Amino acid sequence: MTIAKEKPQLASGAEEKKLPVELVSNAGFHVPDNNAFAILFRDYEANSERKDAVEEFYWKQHINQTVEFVKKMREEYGKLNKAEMSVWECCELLNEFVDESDPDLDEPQIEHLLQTAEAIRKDYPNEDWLHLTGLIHDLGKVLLHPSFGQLPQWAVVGDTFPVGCAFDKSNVHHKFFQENPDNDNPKYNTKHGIYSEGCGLDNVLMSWGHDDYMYMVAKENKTTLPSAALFIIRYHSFYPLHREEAYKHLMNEEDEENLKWLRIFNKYDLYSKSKVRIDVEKVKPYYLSLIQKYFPANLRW
Ligand SMILES: O[C@H]1[C@H](O)[C@@H](O)[C@H](O)[C@@H](O)[C@@H]1O
Ligand SMILES: [Fe+2]
Ligand SMILES: [Fe+2]
Repeated sequence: MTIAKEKPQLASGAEEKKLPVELVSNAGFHVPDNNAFAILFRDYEANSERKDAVEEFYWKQHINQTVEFVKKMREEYGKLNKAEMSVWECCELLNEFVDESDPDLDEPQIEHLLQTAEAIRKDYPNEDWLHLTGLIHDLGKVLLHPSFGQLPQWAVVGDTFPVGCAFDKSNVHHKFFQENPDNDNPKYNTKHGIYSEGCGLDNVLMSWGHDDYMYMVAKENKTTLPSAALFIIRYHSFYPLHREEAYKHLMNEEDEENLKWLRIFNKYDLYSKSKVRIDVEKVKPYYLSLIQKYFPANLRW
């Protein structure tokens, strides 16, 4: 990895390809009843060993993610002047991080990337773009790394939600939003807030974290991945939308199409989490070939 010293030029938007949505059978995928801690997946109330840390995480996230904060982060990280490295180098960096927001997994993040990608590959052998999406969807968690400003966990992981409009009840630990300054701001605390009906998610400011950052990185480095892949990367933590059906009034038609793929993806992202480790060296050549197909050798981060 080389840390960039000069401010690089911003590349213009990558070309986003459309994909037909045909829902290939995925009957083979076994959705486990319980996670590795013997409780239901995404059970934020269950008394598991991760409960208190996860709750504290959401308290910090909900009080600090404001319109002002998100704008500041987008501007700073949109410069992509933190590092230059390949996609695989970034996967390896994630070896050292555990996600504090996750009630279902306490393994290093590289395990989760490979578990997700391999589970998708099994059921969708021909959709290589989706395998690669699985591998890279959480790479934005590199924001936790010292070279990237070592952002606190609340600014990197956890479910995401729009800022600039009322916080929906379906957000995990919704109660903590009471202490968010935007919650008392009449410009921001109505159903539509600063947005209009059907404005499209592209026009919505999402809480800042690994989703939006990785979307920027992929797009600005001109990936040839299809638009569904970019949508998955950008909104995979937006559980209030893709699981709870909240905030749908902000979507446009294109979002509706892409959401179908996100829902497929989510099953693998969530339920592949386990203590069974993937043999990195064995699968590495396959993923390197996909990275070469869809990305330049070196990316600006
Ligand atoms: O705790 C999880 C985290 O592990 C994921 O990477 C993120 O996408 C989720 O939405 C979040 O809640
Ligand atoms: Fe994620
Ligand atoms: Fe994930």
